[in-house]
Amino acid sequence: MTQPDPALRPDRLPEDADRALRPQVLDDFVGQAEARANLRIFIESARMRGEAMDHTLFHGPPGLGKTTLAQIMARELGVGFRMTSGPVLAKPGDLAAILTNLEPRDVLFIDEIHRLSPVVEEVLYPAMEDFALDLVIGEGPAARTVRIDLQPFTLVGATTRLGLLTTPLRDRFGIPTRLQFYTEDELDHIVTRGARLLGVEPLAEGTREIARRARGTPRIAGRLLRRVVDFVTVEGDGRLTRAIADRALTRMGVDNLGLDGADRRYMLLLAENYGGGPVGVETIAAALSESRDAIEEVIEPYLLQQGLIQRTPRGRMLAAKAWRHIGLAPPQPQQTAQGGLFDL
Ligand SMILES: Nc1ncnc2c1ncn2[C@@H]1O[C@H](COP(=O)(O)OP(=O)(O)OP(=O)(O)O)[C@@H](O)[C@H]1O
Ligand SMILES: [Mg+2]
Repeated sequence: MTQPDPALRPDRLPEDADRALRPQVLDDFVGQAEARANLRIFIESARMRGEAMDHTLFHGPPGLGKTTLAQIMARELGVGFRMTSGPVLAKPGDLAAILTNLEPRDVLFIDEIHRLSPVVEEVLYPAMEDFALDLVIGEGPAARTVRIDLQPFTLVGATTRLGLLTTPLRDRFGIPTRLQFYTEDELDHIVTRGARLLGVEPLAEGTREIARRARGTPRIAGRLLRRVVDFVTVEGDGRLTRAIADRALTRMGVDNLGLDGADRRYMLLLAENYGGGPVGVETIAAALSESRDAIEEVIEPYLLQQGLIQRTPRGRMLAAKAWRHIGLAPPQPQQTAQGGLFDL
């Protein structure tokens, strides 16, 4: 079985290839209109009051701009930006060291915050609530707790899995913000800007073709754009035309709905092996040799949003649109009454 091209998945590559395209200020950040409008107010208010902005949680599928927004927040607040991630913070001391080194009103960004270990998470509670650290000194009966004051700071958490956050942690974020998939128009805007940054002339039909097939995700739009720019450079005349975009995307295995090999394997599995479902996610993960996380975080959100699959209590089911897309006929409803269509 061929593995999908990793460049087409919205999950991160080791070195973030999107850097040149990453917007630096809120005005350059396209889409997420509601979140953006709210953030603008909260940032402005924190600036005017000279206070640390309230703790903010970004959640939503990979590649929609959580890290980008966190960086933009720090820049717009005019404060420092410190970045770490849940799995990196192994011991309470790791987090304590970062917290005690923050400057007043700094933004501390914790990526994959759902993967914090419980003992590290304990350190965060008083830090978020009272800007304080409770250190335990000594052991046994002689142990006592010493409280250390911290500078006021803004914690920005990011997660692709809101459901895995503990309630006490989730409740400590004053500004929970869900990021949505982008519309075609928004992605078109992003692709057009990116094309100019990469030195090709964006034609409306060309950028639209990329936008349509970017799975609602700016990170994917950026990656597709780079590959299309390669084709424009080698085979074209410096203009991003629809024909070149289509040729490049088709060559990369991205179909006209923007689905790639992994998406199609998922849908074919449900159709051919399970008559369209319902199938449990563990079964799907095992059959596709993918982790359950990858299925739930990367593949399914977009298929759900497109109405290609449904989640039911008994598992995943293929929707009529998916059957049409893969070119197979859905199973006929069971005819149980006598005289059914296929009774022989
Ligand atoms: N609104 C936007 N406008 C333009 N480009 C964007 C926008 N949002 C994201 N991008 C681009 O998409 C890339 C991925 O965004 P980002 O790294 O912020 O996603 P993320 O939500 O943090 O993903 P992950 O969950 O994998 O950490 C960025 O490098 C940037 O180039
Ligand atoms: Mg990120």
